[in-house]
Amino acid sequence: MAIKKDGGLAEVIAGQTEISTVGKQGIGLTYRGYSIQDLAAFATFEETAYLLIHGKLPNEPELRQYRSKLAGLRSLPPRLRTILELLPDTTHPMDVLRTGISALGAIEPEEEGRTQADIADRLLACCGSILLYWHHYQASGARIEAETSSESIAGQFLHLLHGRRPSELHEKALDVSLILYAEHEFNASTFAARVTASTCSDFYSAITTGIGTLRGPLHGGANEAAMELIEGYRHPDDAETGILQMLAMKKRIMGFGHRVYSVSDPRSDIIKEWSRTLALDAENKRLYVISERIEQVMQREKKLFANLDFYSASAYRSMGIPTGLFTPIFVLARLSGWSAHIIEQRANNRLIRPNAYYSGPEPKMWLSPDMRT
Ligand SMILES: CC(=O)SCCNC(=O)CCNC(=O)[C@H](O)C(C)(C)COP(=O)(O)OP(=O)(O)OC[C@H]1O[C@@H](n2cnc3c(N)ncnc32)[C@H](O)[C@@H]1OP(=O)(O)O
Ligand SMILES: O=C([O-])CC(=O)C(=O)O
Repeated sequence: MAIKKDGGLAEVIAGQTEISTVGKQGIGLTYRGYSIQDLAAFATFEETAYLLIHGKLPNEPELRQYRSKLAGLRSLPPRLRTILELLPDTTHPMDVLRTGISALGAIEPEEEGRTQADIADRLLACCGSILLYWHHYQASGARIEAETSSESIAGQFLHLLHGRRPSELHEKALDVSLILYAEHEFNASTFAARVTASTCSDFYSAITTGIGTLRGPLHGGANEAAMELIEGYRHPDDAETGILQMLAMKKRIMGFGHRVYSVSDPRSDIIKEWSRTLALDAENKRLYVISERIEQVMQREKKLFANLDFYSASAYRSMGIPTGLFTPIFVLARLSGWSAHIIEQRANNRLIRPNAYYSGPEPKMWLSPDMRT
């Protein structure tokens, strides 16, 4: 049996999940039955993470308790701070997270008495601390404290980054972005995390697998690549010319297209609206206008639509977030989805090990070195 050259497991059903549905009819996204539109409009990221990890929306006391549990898990152990300080200042923030979370797995291993949800919550609560501790240390030598008065994970992230409480608008925008990035069925990083979990490896190993897989520009790294592209243009007309040239050279435009969605990414309209709102308030309004022009050109020339990564870029920049932290924010959000999938995989585990179609040589006769050409 031959497989299509472009394989990539496209359209292959590789397992079963109750966590989310991506584009069941070519459109749409739900987390445990709730539409992404409702979640983005009415939920907080903490409610969404609880929904994904615990399987149901929290009631009022559960939510209050959950938020306070997360707020109590932000600080970093001294050994982890030392490890972060030793990383070169040239380290990519995704490598900081991969290393930091791996180190946390050695310092606070998965062991008796800690549930899987406890580890997921700890990671959600301290992921921003790991990243921003390193960020400030490498920038100025400052050893920041992870405690702030901001209650939400989104607020805490912006507070640690900028050293002050964020505006309500920015906190809400980042919160919505975390909801949009939280979960997406069998995307590459989640599938990779499930493969690791299926070998009965530990929770942290499955998460670091996810981080490594998310980093590439065909997946999570696209939000950073999209920003670099957009920022390279001074005017929408330059952007149009530049994109047409790239397409003529058969280059990929990061932030467009999707493996599963064929018409549109339902998350893109939501983040686009936030990006537009944030731009009204931002110093640099040019990025949103240029993004819109690129979107129009891609639709007209290639019938390709913006995915979640594209307008996330301009939205993040309007909140003063440096490009290198874009994909790590995706990690922060996706920790909730990865955790839900690791828990689901473990609950009904069988080693994930597909077959390959062999396309190598027929059996050959062994030759000693002096007989080889
Ligand atoms: C949150 C997320 O992770 S969303 C995904 C983020 N990634 C990106 O934005 C990277 C840019 N996009 C892409 O590379 C692709 O659309 C992917 C990787 C997301 C999906 O890829 P696949 O389903 O494997 O599609 P595939 O790579 O086969 O592309 C099909 C055709 O569309 C073209 N195409 C797909 N995406 C793009 C793009 N962004 N720019 C230009 N052309 C594209 C391909 O060149 C190919 O054309 P061809 O048939 O003439 O060779
Ligand atoms: O589903 C995918 O292939 C990629 C994606 O959009 C995500 O992980 O959010």
